[in-house]
Parts: sequence; C-alpha cells; structure tokens
Amino acid sequence: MTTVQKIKEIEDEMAKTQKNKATSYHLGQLKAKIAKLRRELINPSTGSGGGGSGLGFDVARTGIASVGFVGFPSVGKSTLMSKLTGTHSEVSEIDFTTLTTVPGTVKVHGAPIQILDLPGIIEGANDGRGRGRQVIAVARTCNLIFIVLDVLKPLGDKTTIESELEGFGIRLNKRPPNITVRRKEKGGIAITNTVPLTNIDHDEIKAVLSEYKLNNVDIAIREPGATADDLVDVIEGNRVYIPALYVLNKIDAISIEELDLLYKIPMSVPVSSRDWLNVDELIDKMWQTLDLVRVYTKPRGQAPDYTQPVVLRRGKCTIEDLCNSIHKEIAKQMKYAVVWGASAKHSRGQKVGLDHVLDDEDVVHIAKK
Ligand SMILES: Nc1nc2c(ncn2[C@@H]2O[C@H](COP(=O)(O)OP(=O)(O)OP(=O)(O)O)[C@@H](O)[C@H]2O)c(=O)[nH]1
Ligand SMILES: [K+]
Ligand SMILES: [Mg+2]
Repeated sequence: MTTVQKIKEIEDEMAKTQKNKATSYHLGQLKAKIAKLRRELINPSTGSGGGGSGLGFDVARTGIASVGFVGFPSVGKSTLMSKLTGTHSEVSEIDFTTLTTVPGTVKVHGAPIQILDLPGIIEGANDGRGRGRQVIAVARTCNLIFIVLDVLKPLGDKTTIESELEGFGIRLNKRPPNITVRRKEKGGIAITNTVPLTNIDHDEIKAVLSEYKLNNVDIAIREPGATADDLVDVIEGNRVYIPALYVLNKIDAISIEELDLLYKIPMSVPVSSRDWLNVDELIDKMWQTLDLVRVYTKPRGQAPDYTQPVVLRRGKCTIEDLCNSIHKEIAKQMKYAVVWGASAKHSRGQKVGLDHVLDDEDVVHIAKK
C-alpha cells in the first residue's frame, strides 16, 4: 500500500468513528498515525522523487517579503500577478498555462515585495498529484499566501485548497498552539492545563503520546480549545504558520447581491483582475497582513529621508536589525541611536541601544563612536 492509500484508509476509519468518551483514545491514535504518514509525504526519505523540496520550482528571493499565489487552474492567478507587477506571466483560458514559478515585484509604501505566480494545483496535490507538491513546497516558504478563487466556481474549492496546504504542514491564519511538551528521563506522563480542556481529553492526549512513544513527558496546555491535532502539530514540530488572504477573483461576472455575500468570508478580498476592480483594497490588505516595519533614517542635523525607508519584518526589527540591513559594520560603530515615533517613550526623541524594538514609520538617527 502506498503512503497515500494508508492515509486514505485511516481517514475513512476516522470518518466512521463517532467522537465520544469510548472512542477518544482510538481517535487520538489515528490522528497521530496520519501525521506521521504525512511527514513521509512532506520529506520523502529516499527514492520517492524528492517531491517536498520544491526542486525546480524555487526561485531567487528578492525584496523584503514574498507572496505566493495558490489556486486551482484558470482562476486568474497569472492575470493578477502580471498586472500587479508588470512582469509577463502567460494568461489563457486553458488550464495549467503556468508551468513553473514566475517571480515579479511590486513596490508598496517603498517596500519591494516579491510576488510568486505559481502553477495551478488540483485536489490531491499534496499526495503527489500533478506538480502540486512542488507548488505547495514553494508556498511553504512565503510570508503570505494568496488563495485565489474563481467566484464563478463552487465555494467548496476554498476548503479543498485549505486542506491541500494543511496536509503539507502549512497552518493558515493561525498561531502556534500554546502547548508545551517537555521530555524527561522518568516519571511518566503529567498533564497540566491552565484552560479548560473542551476539545481534547486525557485519553486522547495519552493515545497521541503513546503513538509517538513519549512515555515520560510533562504536557502543559494553555491554548483555549486545544485539539489533538494541535498537540500533534507541537510534537511534529515542522509546521509553518503563514497568513493567508482569500482573493475572490472575477467579480466582474457576478451581481452586486452576490458580491455582498462574498464580503462575509473572513480574510477575503473580492476583485476583478481583468477589469482591475478593487485591487487597491487587495494591496492595502496585503500590506496590513505582511505587517512590515518601515524605518526612516535621519542623518545628524538633517531631515529624515522619507522616500527610502529601510523595511524590516515584525519580530526582527530592533536597532541592531536596522544596522545590519544597512551595512554589517554599522552595529559595531554605533555609540547610541535616537528614535522618534511610535516606539519612542516621548516625542522629543529617545536615546536607545541596539536591542530597542522599532515600530512602523519610526525615525532613527544612528550616532557613531
Ligand atoms: N471574467 C474574468 N476573467 C478573468 C479574470 N481574471 C482572469 N480571467 C480569465 O481567466 C482565464 C485564466 O486566467 P489565468 O490568469 O491564465 O489563470 P491562472 O490561474 O494563472 O491559470 P493557470 O496558470 O492555468 O493555473 C483567462 O481566460 C483570463 O482572461 C477576471 O477578473 N474576470
Ligand atoms: K489558465
Ligand atoms: Mg497561470
């Protein structure tokens, strides 16, 4: 039996099993089993074609962040990417027009953002159908994923794409679950929780642990609504947490009433790539979701240069990160920095050191030794 068949078999068994007190141990076991099989698909160990590597599909990364376009064929990914970046990517009504990753760049608020147009994927992509695995492997390395949907097609496509990405260890619009698993030498299993366990019970936790042969561990659950899948994710450890926007394309072909319904879908932006409708909102949402930090440097006695921000990523935006992104020697030469803006304690400028965390649109003067 192939890995894919084994997964399918377990999924069928899970679908048949009602969740209750008597079955939760069994279900926990099955969830862990699936995760282990999926790991084989993501990282094929030997001889199975290296489908997880993104081989041949990855491109040189430029810009401060990258956005990958994922969707079924002919939803309009290339139409959008071409118009957004001015880079040619072939468009046609024939499915699978785009055969490899096509990179382009769009500048938003002075920040160059790399856009990756990707081939269309089909259901079963992460199980090795079509080139879906290479496509999803590229998506795994992006800072933001645009899930492009055709509003003329069934909305169920949204769930299909989501589960393809999830099957590949990508978690969309989610934070890592607040669960810790600490291995120890002896003492058995100890479970503590600071929140009520509403979606997981001790039997299920024990089943998952036993499946991973974790016999001596301290488990602390602080995540409200934590599930067995969350626990599996923490144990597996190779998950990536990426924000996603749902781009609902081809709204030129629907009525205003239908459009109102689309607006109810969270994290979505209805657009028409062909007629360039509502693309400004898409660019705004893209900017907000990427959550970048623009910093304007100010030479001594001069006005800040507002035309050329240094763009940093949230979580990697200290004065030291700023120095390093200008020149690798600057951090060593710096005596102190002065910061104006949201991260500063007061408006007349705050004197700070290398570990100070900057905020979007701060102005910084670096004083050298
Ligand atoms: N009505 C309408 N048609 C569109 C829109 N955007 C794209 N199309 C059409 O949809 C078809 C597919 O467009 P592509 O950009 O090639 O789609 P794709 O998702 O890149 O397709 P693959 O590369 O094959 O996966 C073309 O005939 C486009 O002209 C839109 O906003 N409205
Ligand atoms: K196409
Ligand atoms: Mg295309």
